[in-house]
Amino acid sequence: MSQEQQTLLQQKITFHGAGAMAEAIVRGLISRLVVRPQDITMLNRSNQKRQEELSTRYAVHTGTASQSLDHLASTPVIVLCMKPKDAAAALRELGPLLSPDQLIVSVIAGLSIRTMQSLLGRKQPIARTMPNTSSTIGLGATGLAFSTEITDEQRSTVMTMFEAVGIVTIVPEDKLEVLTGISGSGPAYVYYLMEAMIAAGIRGGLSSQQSRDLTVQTVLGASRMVQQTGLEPMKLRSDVTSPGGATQAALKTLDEGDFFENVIAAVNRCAERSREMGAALEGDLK
Ligand SMILES: NC(=O)C1=CN([C@@H]2O[C@H](COP(=O)(O)OP(=O)(O)OC[C@H]3O[C@@H](n4cnc5c(N)ncnc54)[C@H](OP(=O)(O)O)[C@@H]3O)[C@@H](O)[C@H]2O)C=CC1
Ligand SMILES: O=C(O)[C@@H]1CCC=N1
Repeated sequence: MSQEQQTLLQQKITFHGAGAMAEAIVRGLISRLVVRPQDITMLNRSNQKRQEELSTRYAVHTGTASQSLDHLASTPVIVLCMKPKDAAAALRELGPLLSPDQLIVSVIAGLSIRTMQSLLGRKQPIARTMPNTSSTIGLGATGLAFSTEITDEQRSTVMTMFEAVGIVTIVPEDKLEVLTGISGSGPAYVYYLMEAMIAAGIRGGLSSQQSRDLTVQTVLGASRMVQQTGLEPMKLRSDVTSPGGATQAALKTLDEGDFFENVIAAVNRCAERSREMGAALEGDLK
């Protein structure tokens, strides 16, 4: 979508947590002109250097969460962006401050809507999301589930926020863990593959720049081929693989390490780990 077609969300949005994921979303929202920098506040726990960095880089408001309780009590949208281990304390603190119409958007892996509402101590409208860091450049992939309390307007705010930074898909909440295994954590698997390809090129005698450029273009080209041709990855793979040729020999080596099943096992383990983190947070209720 072009920048001109983006909807400007004339709404104040507060990021509760100001790390990698919060920055990815903020950068995407600002560069795509969806939210004005002056309408964004980014709060963290204590890191002042980070606050200065973010306000210089994006011209957003920044602050320390514990010193911004009045702000948190009045902002219409709060995006929870802290690590799972920090979420229970933050939600407990937030609960008594909120009014019923404030929207909570969570990006926290594993943390269920039910646990969030229990920790808040109230049936707040909640959007549970699983974005990824490619939101930074507008190529994110976000999964969403909504609590029943959410209004049409709040739903549309969340959709506008995440559609501005990539594609969005709504799923039943219990599918967000497997979605984390594919698109939430997925960029890390692709980067790991790229690290290995670059290392192989360097070990084979290419310069590191050549190896990097070739790897980047190869991953970009392969992804675009799937997107633009509409063909299945299996068909495109077969087009590269001459019988008895070099690619087939390479793929055989990958299969000796059970590449296909290992990737599936990694996705499943990611989903399982997300559920474990969710269960630990549920355990915090006791
Ligand atoms: N990184 C990713 O690719 C993705 C991450 N996520 C989810 O995003 C969340 C954040 O991850 P990420 O951005 O990588 O984490 P980071 O460690 O980069 O950032 C965490 C932020 O939370 C802040 N924080 C901690 N406790 C509090 C608190 N009580 N009140 C306010 N702020 C607090 C930290 O502040 P300070 O530095 O001052 O301690 C820091 O700014 C996680 O829950 C993760 O599951 C979801 C999808 C993808
Ligand atoms: O590693 C994590 O737990 C988070 C979830 C998705 C990406 N990062």
